[in-house]
Amino acid sequence: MRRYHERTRTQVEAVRKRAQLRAVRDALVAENAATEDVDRLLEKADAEVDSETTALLESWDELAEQYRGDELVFRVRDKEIRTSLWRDTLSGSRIPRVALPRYTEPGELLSFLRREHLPGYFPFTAGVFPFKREGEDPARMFAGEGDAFRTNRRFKYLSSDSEAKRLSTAFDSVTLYGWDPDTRPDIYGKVGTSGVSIATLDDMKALYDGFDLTAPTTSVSMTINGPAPTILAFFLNTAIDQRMDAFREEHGREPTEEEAAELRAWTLRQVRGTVQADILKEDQGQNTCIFSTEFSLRMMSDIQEWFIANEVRNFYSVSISGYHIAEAGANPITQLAFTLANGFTYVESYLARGMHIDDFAPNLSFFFSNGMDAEYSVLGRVARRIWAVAMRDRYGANERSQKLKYHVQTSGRSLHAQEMSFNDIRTTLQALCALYDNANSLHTNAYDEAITTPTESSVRRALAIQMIINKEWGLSKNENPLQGSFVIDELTDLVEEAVLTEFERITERGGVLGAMETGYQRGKIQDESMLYERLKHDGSLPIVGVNMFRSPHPEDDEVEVELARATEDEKQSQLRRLADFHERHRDEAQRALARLREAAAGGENVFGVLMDAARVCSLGQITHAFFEVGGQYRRNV
Ligand SMILES: CC(C)C(=O)SCCNC(=O)CCNC(=O)[C@H](O)C(C)(C)COP(=O)(O)OP(=O)(O)OC[C@H]1O[C@@H](n2cnc3c(N)ncnc32)[C@H](O)[C@@H]1OP(=O)(O)O
Repeated sequence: MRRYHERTRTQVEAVRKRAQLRAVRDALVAENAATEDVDRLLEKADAEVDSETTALLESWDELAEQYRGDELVFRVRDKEIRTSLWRDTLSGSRIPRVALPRYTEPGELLSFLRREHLPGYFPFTAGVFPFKREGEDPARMFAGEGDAFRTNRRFKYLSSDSEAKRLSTAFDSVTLYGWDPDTRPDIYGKVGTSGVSIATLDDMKALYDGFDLTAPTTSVSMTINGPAPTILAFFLNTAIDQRMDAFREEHGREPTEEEAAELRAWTLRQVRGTVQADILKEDQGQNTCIFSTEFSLRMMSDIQEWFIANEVRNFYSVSISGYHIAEAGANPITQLAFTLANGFTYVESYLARGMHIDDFAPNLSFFFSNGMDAEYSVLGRVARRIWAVAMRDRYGANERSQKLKYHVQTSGRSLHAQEMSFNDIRTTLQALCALYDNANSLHTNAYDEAITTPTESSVRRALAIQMIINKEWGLSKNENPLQGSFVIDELTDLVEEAVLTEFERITERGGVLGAMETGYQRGKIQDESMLYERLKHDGSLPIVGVNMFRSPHPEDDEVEVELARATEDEKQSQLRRLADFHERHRDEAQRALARLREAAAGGENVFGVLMDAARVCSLGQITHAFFEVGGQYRRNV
């Protein structure tokens, strides 16, 4: 990264000197004066400008001309997209969707092109696509509560007004730890609470019932980490079974073996979504680690290898997440540095497994928290620039691999139980940051999340925040509003340098895994959390309605909040459905579990075998089989 910037500095100097010499030469010619000395210097200056710089500057004039026209045609994958370049206001002004820099001096221009460029151009600082997607907003609201049937209804409610079905699934803690629902007192109360209970393929089918999982407009995210491989296997089997059912309905018969194989392969090529599966951040910032870290990393590689073999190219095998690191207390710089370092660790781990960078990098995605601090305004910009330069210059990766795509959730930690209605204001500002920065996906928190799982009405308000910014807010007609701002430039460089310095600290500790063994990441997150809490409590970090501008009538603040919990009926029904599933698959399950243990112990790709086991075994059965061969997680203390 630093070499890249150093190269920018020397090239900017070179083109600037060349331009100055050219001006001197023109002036001498105008005066009929001798130009030999200047010609000699100009020749030297020319030689200092490299071919990449020349190409960049030469292509700019043509590109800028295209952006001054009415429409632009560009390609994403094999799709040609024609888009209008202007948006009109009620007052009749024409707002450019992408505003161009006004630099006339070539050094300034080159500096902009190498550090920023327009959205959609290396190093993708301002976005990985030239324009925002039309017909599909980034909104992806996280939901899950009770059983699969209730959550299915919530998904339908949330996506009813949008053709694009962008679902994001919250699982209950029993599922997050890979267990089955049970009457055990430490499990029973948690079934279907703060997330949906999913124990079997049957549950998964009920969860996404009515959503066509192979439609290009459906995209499903699943927030699960320790048991991610099993949940992913449930999901992919659900998508495959949907196609098989559709075939039966259409043809009135079973598909032949060949037809079934073709349907399965087609489904895997289409299915769109993300599984979180980020075990490194779980160890560092959250807690749902269930297997040994080595076994989890191996399973992640197995999934990615299986994705490549089956051409699963529209589904992200991991969502490399800073959100939980931030929620645990990290400041935005630490969030970004740890997350990117984790990302590079997955890259190294997949390369070590023999996968090619361009075969797996497009399956990686990222997830950040946007809070109130100034640095959040540039988090995506810095992440995209570091990733693009490292991918191109260190790993020799292609353009698609250079593009870092990320989801944002507004910060839960920044919401407060006092004066809850103020929380929407915080969320609005954080969402504005994300949308100004061309985040690829966005969840906006509901104002009551400091107390409970959002209700239908609070989640509707949260979604309205995004819609108001996208549809009503005037400056959203422009898609690169952060570019060209002095303070944003300053912050981008400052945060990037701080992230690089943090990389050095991690490297000194033996890299991400070495640092984890010493508890470095957890320690740093805790220290930063303490600082925040201390400043909040002593009032030096102002929080409106909490430590200043407190309500003169706190009793008015005591609103009745409906606490969302799974009902007794839902819990009992989950237990019955699970017992029925176990009963129906009793013999097959034992054979599948034996085969799974054999694959895991024998070093085979476990995910292929897991795809079969997930049809007849429950989550808890699979988790326990893996405990026997993969080792259970134990925290270093
Ligand atoms: C405990 C709590 C806190 C949690 O942890 S909640 C966690 C919730 N997590 C999530 O919801 C994760 C969400 N993640 C995602 O949505 C993805 O990983 C993501 C990459 C960030 C965004 O994905 P999506 O919005 O579904 O779309 P993409 O996959 O980017 O786009 C699909 C294709 O559409 C096309 N596309 C997308 N955007 C554009 C634009 N702007 N222009 C043209 N074409 C586009 C393009 O062809 C894309 O594929 P590629 O060519 O491979 O880039």
